[in-house]
Amino acid sequence: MLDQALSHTLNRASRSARARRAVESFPITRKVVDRFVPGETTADAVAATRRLVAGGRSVTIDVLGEDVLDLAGARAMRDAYRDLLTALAESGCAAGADVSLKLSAMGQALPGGTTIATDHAAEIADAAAALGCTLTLDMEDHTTVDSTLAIGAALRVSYPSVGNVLQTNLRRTPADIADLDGTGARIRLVKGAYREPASVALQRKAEVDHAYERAIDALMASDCYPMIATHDPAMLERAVASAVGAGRDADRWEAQMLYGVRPELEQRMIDQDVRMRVYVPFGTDWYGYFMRRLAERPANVAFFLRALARR
Ligand SMILES: Cc1cc2nc3c(=O)[nH]c(=O)nc-3n(C[C@H](O)[C@H](O)[C@H](O)COP(=O)(O)OP(=O)(O)OC[C@H]3O[C@@H](n4cnc5c(N)ncnc54)[C@H](O)[C@@H]3O)c2cc1C
Repeated sequence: MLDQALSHTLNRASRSARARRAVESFPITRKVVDRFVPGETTADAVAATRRLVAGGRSVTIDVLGEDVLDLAGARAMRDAYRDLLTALAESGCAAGADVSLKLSAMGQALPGGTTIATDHAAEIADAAAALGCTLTLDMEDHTTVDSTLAIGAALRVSYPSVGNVLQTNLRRTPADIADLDGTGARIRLVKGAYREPASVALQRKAEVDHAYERAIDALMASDCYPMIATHDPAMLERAVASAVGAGRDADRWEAQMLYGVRPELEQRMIDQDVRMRVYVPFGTDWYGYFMRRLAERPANVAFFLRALARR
């Protein structure tokens, strides 16, 4: 109950400019952020990629930043992704890498935003495909789902490896999986990081978990490429069993985890021959991402406060 209230407060704070200024101004914050964000520069992201690849993981890299307010901001984000892809290629790390992007950072919410975001994402998909990389469109709050799925489908006409994300807290997700079956799309399955109203989303954790299990089975039985993105060992066990049940070889699905959350569980999955991809966020605009990670697990707040108290 207390955890739920704290999580709600942190989710609200993730959208508050005042809370942002306060959190960013704690000198210690940076040290705690380092657990979840390996750095602010492209070079930091490439260095983290090298370390992860050497440890048997692949990566999906996210340039932090969401909700750009003007066209110049959206173009700057597109350019940051192109620079990232160039840096990955120059360091010999491009093959097999994925980039994750939020369409809100590409201009989706601006007037005429669907076209602007689609064009920017297409330019990135084009640069990625030329280097042997793939692109996944992160999913944001429920008001953006129709547009994000439609943009994913439009991009797949020219770039079939563009992936979408589905959130099992949303009531619509079983129908979305049924719609995507037959497209062969790469689909990342998550529980959902955004606080959503009961009209569109399951509210109880047990319901979201149950929906996640059913969605794993549905994706494994489909012709999509399932990317099971969770730190929940029970869900990962279900995925392993479901893949076997569906006759899927180990190279026809993967597990994904966020950088720094459960490296020991990543290793356990690798030891079981599961393909493991780590989501690596980097950049100066880490506030919203960091606060959502705290909200997911209020124990992380204790970790943050302990670090503050040790100063
Ligand atoms: C690769 C990846 C990409 C994602 N992309 C999206 C996206 O596009 N859109 C979206 O809405 N959500 C996204 N998410 C976030 C997701 O929706 C969940 O909010 C998040 O993964 C927590 O849920 P869980 O499945 O890990 O399970 P939970 O039931 O929340 O957690 C299971 C266990 O994992 C550990 N754990 C979970 N979170 C944390 C944490 N922050 N810190 C420390 N330990 C933790 C705890 O031990 C917890 O008991 C993504 C997650 C991953 C792994």
